[in-house]
Amino acid sequence: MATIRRPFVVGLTGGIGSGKSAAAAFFAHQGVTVADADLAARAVVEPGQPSLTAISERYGKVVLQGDGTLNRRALREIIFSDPTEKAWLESQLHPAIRTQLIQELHAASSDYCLLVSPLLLETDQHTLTNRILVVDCPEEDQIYRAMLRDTASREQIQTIIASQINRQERLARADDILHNHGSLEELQAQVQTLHATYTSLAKHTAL
Ligand SMILES: CC(C)(COP(=O)(O)OP(=O)(O)OC[C@H]1O[C@@H](n2cnc3c(N)ncnc32)[C@H](O)[C@@H]1O)[C@@H](O)C(=O)NCCC(=O)NCCS
Ligand SMILES: Nc1ncnc2c1ncn2[C@@H]1O[C@H](COP(=O)(O)OP(=O)(O)OP(=O)(O)O)[C@@H](O)[C@H]1O
Repeated sequence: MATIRRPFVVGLTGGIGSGKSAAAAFFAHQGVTVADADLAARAVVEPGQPSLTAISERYGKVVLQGDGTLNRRALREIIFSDPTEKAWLESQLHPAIRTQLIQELHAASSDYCLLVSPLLLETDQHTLTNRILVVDCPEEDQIYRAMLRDTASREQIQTIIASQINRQERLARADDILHNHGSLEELQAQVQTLHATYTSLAKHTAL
């Protein structure tokens, strides 16, 4: 009988703009399989997916672009200004995101794999992991980086930060921490050290 391989999973989380994607890219460079919740969240709202139909039925054409794809900026404005709508969207998307992540983790080929998610601790996604890695930086860095990347206002980024688990609580749940207050080179060096640790842990952990 075929056995289902259970991978050793490191959950990587952090607030908006903290450096999850940057850190994940360094792990990927070491050959680590990465399952990314933000990418899964995009896949489940591709044209033709039931979630996109549900979203457009609820909000109308304003959330669609001319080519039928999701207008992400418009949906962001709606959900981060109304907690009821945010809860509705999450109830639509999170089960499908979880299913997609599980599929990706089971297809992993590396010694261990990474589950990257901004909402790892806020949702049940952390139950898919063996260890929690938090990427951390001061809130001012998060705001600056996210404003530059998303061309969003300071107020909108602050609202998103306030909707996520707070920094102290997140850090208290970490097994390991990446300190991302310095340069990308400093982040990469920390990733290399942890990569050696996780490779060894994965080999010596019975799952
Ligand atoms: C609202 C949407 C369309 C905005 O899209 P946009 O391209 O502007 O942002 P993107 O998806 O790249 O997310 C950027 C960051 O916003 C934050 N964020 C996104 N969704 C949420 C949420 N539900 N709660 C708190 N923070 C969130 C995260 O830090 C995330 O990394 C999109 O974020 C979305 O569909 N969110 C709901 C799905 C979800 O919860 N995704 C998070 C991964 S589980
Ligand atoms: N140490 C750093 N020095 C300079 N720029 C950085 C550093 N870390 C991250 N950045 C940049 O800041 C921006 C946000 O980083 P990144 O996208 O990795 O954050 P994230 O945690 O994945 O954010 P989100 O939750 O919004 O997806 C990116 O443009 C990234 O290149």
